Amino acid sequence: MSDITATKSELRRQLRAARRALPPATQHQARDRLSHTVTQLPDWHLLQRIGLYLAADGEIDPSLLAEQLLTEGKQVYLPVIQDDKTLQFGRWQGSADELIANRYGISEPRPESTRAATATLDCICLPLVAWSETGKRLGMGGGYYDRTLADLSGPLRVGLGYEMQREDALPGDAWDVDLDFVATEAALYRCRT
Ligand SMILES: Nc1nc2c(c(=O)[nH]1)N(C=O)[C@@H](CNc1ccc(C(=O)N[C@@H](CCC(=O)O)C(=O)O)cc1)CN2
Ligand SMILES: Nc1ncnc2c1ncn2[C@@H]1O[C@H](COP(=O)(O)OP(=O)(O)OP(=O)(O)O)[C@@H](O)[C@H]1O
Repeated sequence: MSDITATKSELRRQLRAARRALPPATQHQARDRLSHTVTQLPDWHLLQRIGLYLAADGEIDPSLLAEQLLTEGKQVYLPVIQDDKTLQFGRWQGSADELIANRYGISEPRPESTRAATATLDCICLPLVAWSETGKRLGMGGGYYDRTLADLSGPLRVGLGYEMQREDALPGDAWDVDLDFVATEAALYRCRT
């Protein structure tokens, strides 16, 4: 195992435990505030096709945001894991019937759901374990988002996370994709590289 891989694993272990330990009231308040900070993205009202995720493992919860987008008539897509460890994005219209649990126990759109070519999404909101103001992201370790977004310049990449997940510096590998913005419960950050 490389030093970077070992450092990433240790950081993942600590921060995953820390976010799972947040009191439910804190998590709910963050969920409510997140829908304000994300909508401060430039030209937010012009974004029509948006990739979100369903919160797992203590992740900051974009469900209120999803509700808002669906009410406004926008298209919401969720990640569907593939055998080659990439993601497809499946349309979600807000009902549990459209979903089925994947091998990690995370609900995702059923196989028959409409898929969007990833490059045609206007914005992808990425779950994360840790983030930095320079736009570095540490994920759950599957490399799904990194593989899917490598060589793809279209969709705006917006990490969603708690303030407590911010790190001054993150161990980086060459394949890690950088974030354009990070939205937390407190603010929207434009990442400079
Ligand atoms: N909410 C959410 N959905 C998502 C992601 C995510 O990070 N968050 N993903 C982002 O990529 C993909 C799923 N990636 C995941 C990668 C690792 C684990 C995980 O818990 N791994 C276990 C090992 C379990 C096993 O291998 O069976 C672990 O680390 O303990 C979960 C999801 C697609 N959907
Ligand atoms: N573009 C890529 N091509 C091939 N392999 C990749 C690519 N990106 C990542 N990987 C592989 O995926 C594995 C996990 O990468 P990493 O630890 O950076 O995941 P992560 O960003 O935390 O996960 P995720 O994106 O799923 O949230 C690494 O072993 C790496 O070799």
